[in-house]
Amino acid sequence: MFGFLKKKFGKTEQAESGQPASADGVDQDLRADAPAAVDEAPATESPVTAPAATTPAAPAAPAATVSVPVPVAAAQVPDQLAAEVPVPEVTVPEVEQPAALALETEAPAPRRSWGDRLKAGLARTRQQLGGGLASLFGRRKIDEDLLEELESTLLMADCGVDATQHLIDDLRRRWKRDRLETADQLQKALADGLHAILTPLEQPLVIGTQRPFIIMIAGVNGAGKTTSIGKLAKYFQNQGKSVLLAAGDTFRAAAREQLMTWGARNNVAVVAQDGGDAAAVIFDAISAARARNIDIVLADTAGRLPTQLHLMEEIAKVRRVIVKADPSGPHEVLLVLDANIGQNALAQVKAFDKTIGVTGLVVTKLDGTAKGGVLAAIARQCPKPLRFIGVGEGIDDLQPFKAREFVDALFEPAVGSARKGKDAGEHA
Ligand SMILES: Nc1nc2c(ncn2[C@@H]2O[C@H](COP(=O)(O)OP(=O)(O)OP(=O)(O)O)[C@@H](O)[C@H]2O)c(=O)[nH]1
Repeated sequence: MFGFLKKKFGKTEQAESGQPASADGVDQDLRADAPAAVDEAPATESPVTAPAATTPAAPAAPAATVSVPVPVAAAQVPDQLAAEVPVPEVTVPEVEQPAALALETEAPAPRRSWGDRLKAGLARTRQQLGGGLASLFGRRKIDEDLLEELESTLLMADCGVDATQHLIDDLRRRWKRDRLETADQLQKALADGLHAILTPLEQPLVIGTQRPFIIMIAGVNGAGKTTSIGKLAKYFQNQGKSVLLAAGDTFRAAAREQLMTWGARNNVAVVAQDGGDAAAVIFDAISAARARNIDIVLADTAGRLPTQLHLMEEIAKVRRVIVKADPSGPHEVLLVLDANIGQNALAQVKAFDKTIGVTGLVVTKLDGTAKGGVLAAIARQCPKPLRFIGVGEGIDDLQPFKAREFVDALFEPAVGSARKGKDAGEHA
């Protein structure tokens, strides 16, 4: 009945593209086994730097650099991946806190709860969805025409054809079965239907007993991988875990710097390598984490499009090298998705899953997008545990996904307020 809209929103769009470059690394007093190099991109001879982060609250101390030569053993990687990696010189510079960062830590803004940040972040999707609902409900009794218009509203919020059809069918059933009459009743029924779709995605990431627990992070360019790693470092530290970051985005020099800034901000070590390859850096990081008894390694990778086959092959090799470094790893493969890409997320999940075996999702930038409905499309068409959602650039703006909390934030105040304090958990 909505052929036009279905055609329009059932199609996936084409995403943007990625770009290449380099990286650098850390580790101080530890012995790193030789990093594995991906065959077509042998490791370059370059120093490995280990930033010792200044404590956020500490006043800027004069920068000090300690150089410690570190012997590196032969690479323990598969033949086709192995390459002689030169013995790196490990330097331990103190990272000066960037001015903007220092300012932030000196005068922290008053903190809002996660629930409030989530509500604020989802404002545009809520507007898209709720605005449509309000105008429909404001002028009609419930009938088939209203359901049709509601269908358009859901498609506009990027729920996708499949989830929209499912929601509308469910709503029609409830309407007749429960003899719904008012707008509030219909909206609550819609919220319940959405909650039912999203609940299976609510599978929090549990850090297992493996040490280090290796989390590989992938996604297209600009999805929010590096930023999410920074936020996750803080999140895990708050749980009492020690964290080490691996600057596996060796294509973009700025990405390494960005990760080192996050490392400094969280006071965690970053393993990076100037001009090396991703597999080598991450292999090093795992060795370093093992030597230091670190709980979690967060491994960044360069952004890439599923259509860039050579880069997809490269990330598959990164994964294989992780397995060589630790046959039980990676213990989590997180795909980071920018909510703004809407339906294109489905194609990304499928392509990355095929290449590296995605075990969890992070959906970022739910603030500022009207396409938050994409979570429903993911749930229906390529369900993967949605570990975290991001609703801002702040360090605390990434939290575990909770379906009820999300739905309530979307439908506030009509539905959520009734449940407030009941089953909507507060994180922060
Ligand atoms: N508003 C908002 N911005 C975000 C969020 N997460 C990340 N960003 C911003 O998105 C931009 C890109 O983030 P990055 O972390 O650099 O993305 P990336 O995936 O590492 O990018 P590449 O290294 O190019 O692949 C940055 O400006 C981040 O601050 C979020 O949840 N909300």
